[in-house]
Amino acid sequence: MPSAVKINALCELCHCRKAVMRRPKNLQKLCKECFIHVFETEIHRTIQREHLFYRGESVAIGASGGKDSTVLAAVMKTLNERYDYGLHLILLSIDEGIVGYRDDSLATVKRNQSQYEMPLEIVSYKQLYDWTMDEIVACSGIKSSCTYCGVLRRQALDRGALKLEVHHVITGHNADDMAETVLLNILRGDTARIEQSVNITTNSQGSPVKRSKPFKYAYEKEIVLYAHYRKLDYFSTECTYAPEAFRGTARTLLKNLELVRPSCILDIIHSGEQLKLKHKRRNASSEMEVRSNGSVSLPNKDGNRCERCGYLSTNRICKACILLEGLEINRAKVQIDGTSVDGAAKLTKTLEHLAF
Ligand SMILES: Nc1ncnc2c1ncn2[C@@H]1O[C@H](COP(=O)(O)OP(=O)(O)OP(=O)(O)O)[C@@H](O)[C@H]1O
Repeated sequence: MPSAVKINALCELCHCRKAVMRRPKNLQKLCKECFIHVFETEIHRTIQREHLFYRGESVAIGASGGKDSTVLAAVMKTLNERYDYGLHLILLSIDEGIVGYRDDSLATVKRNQSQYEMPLEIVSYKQLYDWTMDEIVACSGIKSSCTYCGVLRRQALDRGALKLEVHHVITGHNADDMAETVLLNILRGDTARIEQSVNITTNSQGSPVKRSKPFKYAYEKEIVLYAHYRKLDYFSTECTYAPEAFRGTARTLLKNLELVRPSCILDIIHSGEQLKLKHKRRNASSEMEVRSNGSVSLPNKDGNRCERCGYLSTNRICKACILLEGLEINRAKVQIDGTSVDGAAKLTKTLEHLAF
């Protein structure tokens, strides 16, 4: 919650109202009204500078019911009206099938639907893949749950958007998420991913749906403060399946750095933006797929649809289908000999190191 400021200090922007907080980004003393206004204005400037939208565009907001995407929906509605962007905004939620977590957060999204007067589309893993995350974890263990969920959610957001005939999805990824990913990639030596991890707009290979992050420069603490001051209705419980362990370590490191030097979040993003690596020539081995039975499949030259599910993919079998294939094998083995096998977990590890 807001860090304490002297009770008699005046807001450094309006110079008339009492300051109630120190702004986490630059420690400016601000009143509530100026903070809300400056936060919204910075998002508007990012949107303008990066030419994120065009007039008349339909944009799906990836809505999880959590603080980031709830604030995103609130800010987008405000800016769309204030600056007359002319956007058609829709809430798009993915139901991963996590009982006691996603069902509760989807109830929040449904309330947001009427609070923000936006249409809502919900797409579930069960519908798309015939698996829920609870079933995946029961079959392959909790360790790889974030990898499965990340791959399946990316595709689910694309598929949900196409169902709505929308080609642009925005998500609530914020500056902390971006800096954390840069740190994580540096710590893992995964330099090839640094450049992409700081792009404000990205496209999955072969996908006609682009994804943007209007909160690229917004601090997580400020998002929480904004939600607090505007009394937004959001769901604040952590996912039942713990976040990937090493990402958690990078997060703690970032939070400790932020305590000493608040600007380090933006500085890390800036460093990521400046790190332009020489592009390696892609060779066949970097584009191959490893199937669950160990065989490899080379890139699809003749079309861009997955042979298995028919969804757009630059590889013959899309990454989601490769993961699901591993799960099916695991499920069969569990059913036959009743023992849990770590085949799916091994496959996940292999996939993590492949470029798709
Ligand atoms: N189930 C979902 N349905 C739709 N969009 C989602 C879903 N999960 C995540 N997203 C999108 O991806 C962004 C980042 O998700 P992440 O899981 O990192 O959650 P987070 O940082 O806790 O965000 P939030 O506070 O919005 O839940 C979210 O802000 C949201 O836009």
